[in-house]
Amino acid sequence: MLAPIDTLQYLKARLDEALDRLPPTDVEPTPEPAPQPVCPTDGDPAVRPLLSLVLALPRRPTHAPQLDGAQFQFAHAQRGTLSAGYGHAAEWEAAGPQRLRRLGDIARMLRRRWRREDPDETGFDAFAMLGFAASPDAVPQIEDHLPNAILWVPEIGLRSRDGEAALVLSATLPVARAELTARWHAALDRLVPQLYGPIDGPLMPAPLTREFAEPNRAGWATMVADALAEIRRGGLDKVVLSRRLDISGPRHLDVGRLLAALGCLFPSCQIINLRRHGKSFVAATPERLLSQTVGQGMHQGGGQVAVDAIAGTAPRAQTAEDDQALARALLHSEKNLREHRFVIDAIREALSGCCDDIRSPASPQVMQLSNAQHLWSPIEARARPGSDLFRLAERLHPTPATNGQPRASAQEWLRVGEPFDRGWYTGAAGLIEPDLSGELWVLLRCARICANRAELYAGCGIVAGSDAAAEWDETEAKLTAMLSALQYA
Ligand SMILES: C=C(O[C@H]1C=CC=C(C(=O)O)[C@@H]1O)C(=O)O
Repeated sequence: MLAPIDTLQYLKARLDEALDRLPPTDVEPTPEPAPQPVCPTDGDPAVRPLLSLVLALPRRPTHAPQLDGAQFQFAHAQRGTLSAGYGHAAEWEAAGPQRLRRLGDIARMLRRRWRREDPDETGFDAFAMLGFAASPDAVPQIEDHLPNAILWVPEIGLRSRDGEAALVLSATLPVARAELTARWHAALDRLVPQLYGPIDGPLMPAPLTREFAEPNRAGWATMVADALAEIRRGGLDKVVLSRRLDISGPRHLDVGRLLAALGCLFPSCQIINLRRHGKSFVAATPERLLSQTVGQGMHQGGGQVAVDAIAGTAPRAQTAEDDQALARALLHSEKNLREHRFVIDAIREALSGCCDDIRSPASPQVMQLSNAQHLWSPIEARARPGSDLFRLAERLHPTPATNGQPRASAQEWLRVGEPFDRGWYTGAAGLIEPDLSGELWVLLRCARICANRAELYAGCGIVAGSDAAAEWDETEAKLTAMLSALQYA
């Protein structure tokens, strides 16, 4: 087995060898012809050609290290998948109602200009991160670390699945060979020695102080009563109200330790970290907005689509018998099934414009997490050609699991009635493959973290029959997901 320093030397030699075999990188390559007409873009999105080089890692890394600078991470313990990105090869930001259309246009152009080389035949491909805030109109605060929406190709990516792992080095072209070699050697120097270190174990749990809550309990009761009144008037069928909780701890909150703790506590969730400008947005989410897998030879979308409908929640109990009783009650709760049905119907409706063969189970199953159990219906469909991840996401987001029904009325209700801007809470993030398929996760059970402070968010669906006190308790249970892990950070 290679020691980390040998691994670094091995990868650098492998990189040099691969670069020697590449055609010149300092001339503008001719883009591949478009298989179909490219969608019109508004203005010049400045999509320069990209080169990505995949290098097999001789050993699977123990974790995605936390380095200085911008980075993202998606880890799923039960699936055994880990993807991370460090630095920027290219990135594009967008905001406003057309944000996903604009980033999709860019990705479609990029697809024809993205040269990927996999000399080790790893089977891994290059990737980009797509993420966006809850609302297309949210204007990020000056000090905020995330823009409204972003498509981000990292300079160095890490991908690991099925016991195999690879690095993906990316750069825009043209670039002089000597400069490219120097840049990628420096990227390997930064990352590789950290890949095989021990994972920081948890520290003693530290007490967290609740600094600020919005709304407070009385404000919550008023918000729920107002929502129920609007539901009675017929303006809404469902609306998802949320809370913000600010906490501080006695020590700097270490994001590496936090991610490790979340991975242990929530092995069936996607553990996400989006870090820019020294701040992290961390989530441990059970909810996939969508995944799209495209078979070989399929152009411009198509393929299989999977969406999670998750809504309707019960607590966990101390004993297995009580837990099962709660799960059974959840499966037969008229109010929770109704809350869940709105989500299924809206997803089916959204998919019907771009998919065929839409299949949802006759009744939901229960998804158990360590802090709550949810009604869950996995929905599947076949995407029509031309329906790529951007177009699907645009139709699906936000579902009534995080917004409400009807969509526009719920959005307007929340814009006026919610006392804070959600930022990226209930937005989505995930990985995009160069063929524009990929997977996006709804940003739930999350926190913005800076130094020893964190802002947490949690919400729950309000329908006719909801009870303000029970819904408050449900948000407390949802906040527990992050609070319990933060103690160990
Ligand atoms: C809005 C949240 O949860 C959603 C997802 C699952 C179950 C939910 C519920 O039962 O209310 C919510 O719709 C949140 O965790 O902040």
